Amino acid sequence: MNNFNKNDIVEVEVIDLTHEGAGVAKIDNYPFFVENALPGEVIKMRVMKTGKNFGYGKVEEYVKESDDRVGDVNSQYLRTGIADISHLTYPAQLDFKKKQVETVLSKVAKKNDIKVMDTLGTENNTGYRNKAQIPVRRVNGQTETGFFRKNSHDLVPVEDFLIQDKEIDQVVLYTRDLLRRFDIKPYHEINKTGLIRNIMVRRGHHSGEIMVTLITTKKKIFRIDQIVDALTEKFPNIVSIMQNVNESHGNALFGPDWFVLYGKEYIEDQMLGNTYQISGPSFYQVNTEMAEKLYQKAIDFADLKEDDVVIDAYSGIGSIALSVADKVKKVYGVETVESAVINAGKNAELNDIKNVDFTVGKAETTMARWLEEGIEPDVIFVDPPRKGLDEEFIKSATKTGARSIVYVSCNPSTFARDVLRFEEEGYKLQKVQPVDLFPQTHHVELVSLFTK
Ligand SMILES: C[S@@+](CC[C@H](N)C(=O)[O-])C[C@H]1O[C@@H](n2cnc3c(N)ncnc32)[C@H](O)[C@@H]1O
Repeated sequence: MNNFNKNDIVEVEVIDLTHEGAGVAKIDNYPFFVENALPGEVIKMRVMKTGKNFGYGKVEEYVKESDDRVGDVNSQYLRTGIADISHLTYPAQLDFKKKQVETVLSKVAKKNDIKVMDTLGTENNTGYRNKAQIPVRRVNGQTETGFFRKNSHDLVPVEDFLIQDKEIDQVVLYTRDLLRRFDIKPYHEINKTGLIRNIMVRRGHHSGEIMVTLITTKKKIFRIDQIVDALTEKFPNIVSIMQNVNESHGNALFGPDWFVLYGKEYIEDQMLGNTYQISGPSFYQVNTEMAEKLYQKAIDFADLKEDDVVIDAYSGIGSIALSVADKVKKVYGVETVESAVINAGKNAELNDIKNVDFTVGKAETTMARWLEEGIEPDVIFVDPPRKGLDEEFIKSATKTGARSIVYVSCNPSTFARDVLRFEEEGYKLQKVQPVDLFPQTHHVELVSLFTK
């Protein structure tokens, strides 16, 4: 029941964190969500907004602070979601992620008997991102790069992104300065005017190679040659400058057309000893050090044998398939994004790997086709996007009778839903290992093992 008025000040204890890292305080069972408030803290809270079932509050004063609080947190990181749990100490972040997985497995999959291992963490919990996708907008008459305030498209100018590779921050800022100098107009979402929408920068963690992509509303960029010269002179490790034209006015980052403005259409990087070509639209895990640990765990869970036939579903540029190829007889990969499949084929060649076969297609239809063709996998790796696995995929994959299914997930909720579906088809979840690919943020990654 809501008996509160806007701007009321109440003293409350914070009892929990939402999966997105907001504090939860309850008064007479009515919950308030409060930014920058941690469990165990007592706060004087200003009531900001109330609805039928819940409200929002703001901390006015900390009466008692949590031992898990980091002092001097930059509120921009919380407000924009760039680093929405950076006010938690790192060990507490790892516990928070383990608890997320346990909670969702218990609530959604009704599984209380699964041992969720401690989250695998890293000492490099800032400056780890190898990719930035930065919106460009006009703020107070000036071209700015930054991040949108949560649940809005209001750009907050940001210069230090905390979790991005420092050289990526420098490239973004220098590109912003060039856009200012050459008066390239930023996109205006309401008026639908302006040219430059976003800057994407990727930097190979091991190779240092950089790709800059300018995402624009039209093809023609005034004085682009001068921009390219200035960028490549300042950052000699830029090996690729791309342009993506996105004429739509929706939220999709990319349009269909990519153009090379300078150098190659890909960067190269290394993971677990293999070299990869990665082009603009292809998926590449943003935290290379932890992705290598994740793939290594996936390999350990699979307990591969020399004669195994393996499927890597949702294979991207082939990172899992190529990491296991030398341990098994044959690997089949499937992926929807054509450029990623082209990268995967090239990556097999680059690393002299011959026992892999990559297909462009949907995992669900391709898995059904492989089943009909009589391909009999011993182990299936799945690494789907946030929406998890398609039901048809689970039906076909389980019908193959594979010995093990290793599921890599970036969304515990859809993972928990899929646990139930696998169990219906006779596969039991054996173990779950959260791996911290996204330190300082609420995002959780995990790897798990199912056996028949
Ligand atoms: C989380 S990424 C994993 C990629 C790769 N395993 C890696 O670690 O780099 C998920 C991939 O699934 C692809 N994808 C999305 N929907 C798909 C579908 N229905 N069938 C096959 N691939 C899909 C995406 O393009 C993306 O490359």
